[in-house]
Amino acid sequence: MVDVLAAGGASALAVVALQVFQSGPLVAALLALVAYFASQATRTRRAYPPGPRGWPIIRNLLQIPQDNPWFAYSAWADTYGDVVHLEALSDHMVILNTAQAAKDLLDGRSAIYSDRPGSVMADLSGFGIEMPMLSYNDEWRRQRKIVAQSFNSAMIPRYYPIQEHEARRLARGMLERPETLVSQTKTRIAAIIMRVTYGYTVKGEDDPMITVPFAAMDNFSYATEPGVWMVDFIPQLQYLPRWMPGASFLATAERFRELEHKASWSPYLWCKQKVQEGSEEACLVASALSQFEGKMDDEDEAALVWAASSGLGGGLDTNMSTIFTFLLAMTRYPHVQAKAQAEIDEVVGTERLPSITDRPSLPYVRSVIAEVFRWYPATPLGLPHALRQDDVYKEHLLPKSSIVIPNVWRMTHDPSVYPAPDEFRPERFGGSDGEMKKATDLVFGFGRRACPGAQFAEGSIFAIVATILATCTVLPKTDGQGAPIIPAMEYTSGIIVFPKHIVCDIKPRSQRAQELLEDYLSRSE
Ligand code: HEM
Repeated sequence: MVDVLAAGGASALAVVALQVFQSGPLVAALLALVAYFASQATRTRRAYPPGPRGWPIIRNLLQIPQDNPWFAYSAWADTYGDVVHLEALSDHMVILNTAQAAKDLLDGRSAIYSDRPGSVMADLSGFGIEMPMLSYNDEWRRQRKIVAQSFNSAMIPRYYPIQEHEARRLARGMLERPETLVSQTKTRIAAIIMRVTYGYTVKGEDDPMITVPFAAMDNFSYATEPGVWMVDFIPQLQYLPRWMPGASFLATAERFRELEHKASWSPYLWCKQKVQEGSEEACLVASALSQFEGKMDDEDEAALVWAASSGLGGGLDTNMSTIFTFLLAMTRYPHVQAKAQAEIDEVVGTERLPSITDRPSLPYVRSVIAEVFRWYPATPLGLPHALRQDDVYKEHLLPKSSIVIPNVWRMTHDPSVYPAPDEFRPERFGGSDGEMKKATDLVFGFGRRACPGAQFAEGSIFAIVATILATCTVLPKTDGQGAPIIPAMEYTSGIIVFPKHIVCDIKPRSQRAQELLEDYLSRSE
């Protein structure tokens, strides 16, 4: 009997209730009640997926690691399997440790797995309206459509000249001032995104059109940091009067909101002005404005502003992280660098610079990039999804509102899929684009929330990687005795991660490569 109830017995009882309805409403009502309670029993009886044993009431709260949690989650994968369940107080968390589980649920059942967990502090600070944070609702659809239109396959080649131009400026800048490569990379990647989004040409590292969004992004990281804001645990605190001791977070949130507003509206209004003057460059905002043909209400305009600003939010740190991981790999694996450079010399020659259209003829460079994505994904736990309703997977109950975390780190370091996963070995893909795509797809996320800027990002990464390989040699720094200092494989923690030690020398590959860069830049600047 217990088995019958657990395996759909509740609905069997409901059918019986219907059948006897004619024989008397009272009997039918009683049976319906039994069916209801049986369905509740089914829900509680069906087990959650396995996971570490917690404490009463707080459950796993103290076991959820703060730093680099993907390592602990991956260790739990060995013990508990591909889907791990955790509970903190009354919140449920589900970790997906295999590509198959992520595909089955986040891709296959995306209609119910596409929400995002809320954050009260992020909402108060004005970040809740940004696309990556939005629930799976009409506002999200509206913003997503705007971004998707500008970054679909047909549009991508239009951005190649911008991506190549900035990649070449970056390579020259790194050769001239290798000690500032971090800030230069940030500026040049931001320059690509600002030009494609707003048609705006960044003036330099101090240009407020990028420094203000950078400051707003720092605020975003702080506002969304788990465990920092009491209001995220007790939402009622948001209604405290501002003068009350302990309510200073409200003033902080207001400061964040004002800066976020400025960061998002200033470049938009700049572009709108250009469109009104008829002097705009083709870009995301200009093309969206032309589609509205002057019939845009306030909601449409706000959606366009937030959709546009999500490009910098989504694209800056993720691209930077990927480029820094590439530089780290090149300092640690000089033979890989030499092999990729040899391929470029053979295919592109030494009389011109590589372009993104060379990508199909450079399979080893493509493998290097796929291996960078796999070796240290910029977002080792992707972005969390949230589950809209109770679901059952492999006989286990995944409860409504669970935070669902794809453990991308584990997926790209599963030794049964990627032997010796910590080694940087582009040869592991055997030159197969299908194998490379399997790894790359994982780092750009899942289902309806998968990164809308993926193809565009791949273009920027290819332009930068191929240009650096063609024109520079990335070397470890040396100590007083001339011995190489190999940077440790240490990364920051957080949603988007960076190598802790971005320490390398950048030397020109040849006199000719440097001349090519100078020739190109003197013609285009
Ligand atoms: C190497 C570069 C990049 C990586 C690794 C990356 C990765 C990701 C990941 C993992 C997600 C979450 C997917 C999910 O929820 O399952 C995401 C979302 C997003 N990305 Fe990217 N991204 C990159 C570049 C970009 C660029 C260049 C843009 C825009 C120009 C962009 C815009 C976005 C936006 C707007 C979202 C939120 C989508 C949504 O919530 O519906 N990303 N990205």
